[in-house]
Amino acid sequence: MPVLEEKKTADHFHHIGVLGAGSWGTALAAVASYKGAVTLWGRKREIIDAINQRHINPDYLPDIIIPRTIHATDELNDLSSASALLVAIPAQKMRSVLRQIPNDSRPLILCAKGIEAESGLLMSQLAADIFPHRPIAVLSGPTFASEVARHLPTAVTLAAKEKDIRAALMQRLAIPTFRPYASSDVIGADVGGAVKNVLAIACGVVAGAKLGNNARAAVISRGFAEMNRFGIALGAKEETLTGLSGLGDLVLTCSSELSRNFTFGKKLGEGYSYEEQQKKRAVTTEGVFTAPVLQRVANKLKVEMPLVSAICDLIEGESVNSVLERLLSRPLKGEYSFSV
Ligand SMILES: NC(=O)c1ccc[n+]([C@@H]2O[C@H](COP(=O)([O-])OP(=O)(O)OC[C@H]3O[C@@H](n4cnc5c(N)ncnc54)[C@H](O)[C@@H]3O)[C@@H](O)[C@H]2O)c1
Ligand SMILES: O=P(O)(O)OC[C@H](O)CO
Repeated sequence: MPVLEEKKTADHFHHIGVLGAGSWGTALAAVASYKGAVTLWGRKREIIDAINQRHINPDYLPDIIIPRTIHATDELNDLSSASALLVAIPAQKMRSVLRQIPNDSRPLILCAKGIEAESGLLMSQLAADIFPHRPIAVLSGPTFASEVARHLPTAVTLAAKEKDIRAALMQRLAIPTFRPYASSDVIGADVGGAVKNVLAIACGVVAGAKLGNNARAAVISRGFAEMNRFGIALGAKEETLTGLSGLGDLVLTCSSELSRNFTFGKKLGEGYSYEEQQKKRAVTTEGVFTAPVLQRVANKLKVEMPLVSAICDLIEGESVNSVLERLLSRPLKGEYSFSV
């Protein structure tokens, strides 16, 4: 007898688990609590208590009132009755957290933006490495957590290979101010989020070193060409890279001081070294960790990413003037595949 696959519906995902009680995990929990139950897991007891008792997250979103229906916990076992898991853990910590959750068939919706430094894997590749048979989705797009948590409107890409899971998750997570668009291109959605963080550092450098508005637009445009080349080499679709998770998020992060990556770059451009900033910064700045591994993977794929390399050089301590001179004195070339 053929086994009938159960068709997933939004109701099936009534109870959502969220891993990571930082700014993005908390904002996503607020979104997911609109239509159903949410359990939010974090590792810091004082934050868990503050969310459950005072309905605030004092360290990460201090000005936001968190919906009372959200239950926070520091016990991973408390996520056992959730039917899908949103994962909002920094990329470099993703593997250690995924290794602690059971290997079952509940979909993972990956919400981190980065590449694992050691393996060179995108988040969806890393998750598939640990759970080869599990449905993996990527949620990515222009989403400052502080705006999402205040229910200011935005739209995101929700990418998953399995059509019924994708459709059900979209219905479950869509609220009047948070509009997911479906895609099957998991790699494309992953690439956009990871690469835009590095390019946002570049735009921050432009602002900090006062290189002008023209320079910023040129970095966004040429940076997008790099994102495109890298994505295509990994099998991403061009339409995903020009969508919310690619160009959409690139434009957002390259033009706002709300971005931690942009702000880090701005300080670099003002002359504060990586080391000086590390002493003071407690916030997650994914592009700093993604830049060198992105450069490594791109070199392996023979994909040219001069702006990404420039950011690596700046992080290693080279001056803005010297990096800029090298970038601008490269041989003249055609735009995209056009040959001079
Ligand atoms: N904040 C945003 O606006 C936003 C929006 C979209 C995507 N993202 C992405 O979401 C991911 C998480 O970023 P964030 O903004 O929430 O960072 P954050 O700095 O606000 O919070 C990070 C959270 O991860 C937890 N954490 C760190 N190491 C951990 C470990 N080993 N085990 C368990 N928990 C650990 C911290 O305790 C904290 O709760 C990043 O990849 C980021 O690019 C962030
Ligand atoms: O603060 P950033 O630079 O990590 O950006 C946050 C989000 O990724 C914006 O979409």
